[in-house]
This record gives sequence, structure tokens and C-alpha cells, in this order.
Amino acid sequence: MFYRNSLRKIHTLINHKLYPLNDHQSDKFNQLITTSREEFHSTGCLYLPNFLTQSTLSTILHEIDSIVKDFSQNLFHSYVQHTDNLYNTSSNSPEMESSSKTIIAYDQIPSNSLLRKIYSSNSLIHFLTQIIQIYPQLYPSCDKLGALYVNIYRQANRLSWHTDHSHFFINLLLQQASDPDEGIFEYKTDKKIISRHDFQSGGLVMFNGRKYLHRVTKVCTSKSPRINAILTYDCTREHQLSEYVLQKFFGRTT
Ligand SMILES: O=C(O)CCC(=O)C(=O)O
Ligand SMILES: [Fe+2]
Repeated sequence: MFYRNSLRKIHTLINHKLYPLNDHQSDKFNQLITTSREEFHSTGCLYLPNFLTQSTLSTILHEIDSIVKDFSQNLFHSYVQHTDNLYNTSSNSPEMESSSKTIIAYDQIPSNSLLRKIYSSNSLIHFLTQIIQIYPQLYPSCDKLGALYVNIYRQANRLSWHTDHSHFFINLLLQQASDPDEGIFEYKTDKKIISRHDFQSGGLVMFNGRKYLHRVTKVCTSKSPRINAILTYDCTREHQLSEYVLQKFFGRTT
């Protein structure tokens, strides 16, 4: 299955009709860039629903299922207490909150997986660079664990309020929690909390996590977990996380 997938072209993996990433010169592409820029820069959050085709989505979920089975004992179950700075885990401040999730690191994702193929796709990188505009060019991260990773939020898991260090993250929504009120992505703008109940699996989210506090609400009773992939791009070819951050987020450095 993986071998056949690796031959598939990117435009068959994403919803090419809605998102013609390969037709750089088309009006539709230019319009998409314009509306996406506007949404990202004015709200901090760009949501592109149905970005993946149903077939890609179900293949990726199968890939993840196999990884979870193969690595069952070796997946990292992260549990951290932190302030709104995820790296600040040592203080005893009353604002400490806890976060927990299971993580599939980059080195646990097979090199021929669809997820990696999408991550390294030049047309996706070109598209994201055009929207971000902050940097002349984006590159996939070289980080062995954090370049691309999968978050699994099972019962009792959540990600508490925090801001990120990076100006943006790319999030592929792969499966929403089975209870529609759980595992919701929320963020604060001008003291208003925005709850994205509209997010659906198959969507792509670009979010300015440095500017806006955000969280994933607790998964309580859902039988099936919330699953998403974080795609890390940077303005240099050399991006790597520090050993400190790797240890904190992935429980190991290699
Ligand atoms: O898992 C998510 O949807 C959000 C992830 C996030 O905010 C983070 O990794 O900093
Ligand atoms: Fe974040």
C-alpha cells in the first residue's frame, strides 16, 4: 500500500478542485491566495475545509493506525504542567495548567507515508509561502522528531492555554473527537474566546500561535480520539529544535 502511495502525485492527494495548488498561474489559484492571506492576516487563523480528499484522509488514518500498533509501547505519552508559555514548566505559579497527549514523532512516520509526501510537497510549500508572506521562502524542518508529528488526544487529554514560539503552525485535521463538544480548538482575540466547532477532519489550519492564546479542550467521553498532524516549516533550511525542547515535547532527543 505504501509503495503505490509514494507514486501518487500531490494534486491527487489534496482536493484539487477547491485548492488548485499546481495551477500557479490560474485565476482560481490567485484568488485563493488573496482570500487566504486576508483570512490569516486579519484573524490569525486560516481554515481550509476539505483540503484532503476522502481517500487521502482514510489512507492517512490507516497509516496512523498501523504506526500506533507497531510502536504501541514506544509512543510518547506527553504530560506537562506549564504556564501560557509551554516551555515554562518549572515555576510554581498558580497559573500552571496541565496538558497531555500522545505523540507520533517524525522518525516514527514511515518515509513512504502519504503524510510525509504531503509535508514535503513543493506545491504545498509554495502555496504556504505565498500566504505567510513574512519570509521569502519556507523550508521543511530538518528536525528528526519535530518536523512533522501527530497529536492524538484520547480521553482525559487536552492542550491548555498557551502561545507558541513560532509565528505560525500548519495543522492537518485528521479526526475530530467523536463527541462534537470535545477536543475543540479555541483561541482568544481581544478577550473573546473563539471556539472552532466548525473544524472538520480533512481540513488544513494555519494559525498564528505566537500572537493568540489557544488551546484544545479536554476529550472526556469520546470513544475515538482527536487526531491531527503538525507540519513544521521554517525560513531557513537548517531548522532544528533544541535538545531541551525535544526532551520536553518528545521525551527524548533522538
Ligand atoms: O493540536 C492542536 O490542534 C494544536 C497544537 C498546538 O497548539 C501546538 O502544538 O502548539
Ligand atoms: Fe500551540
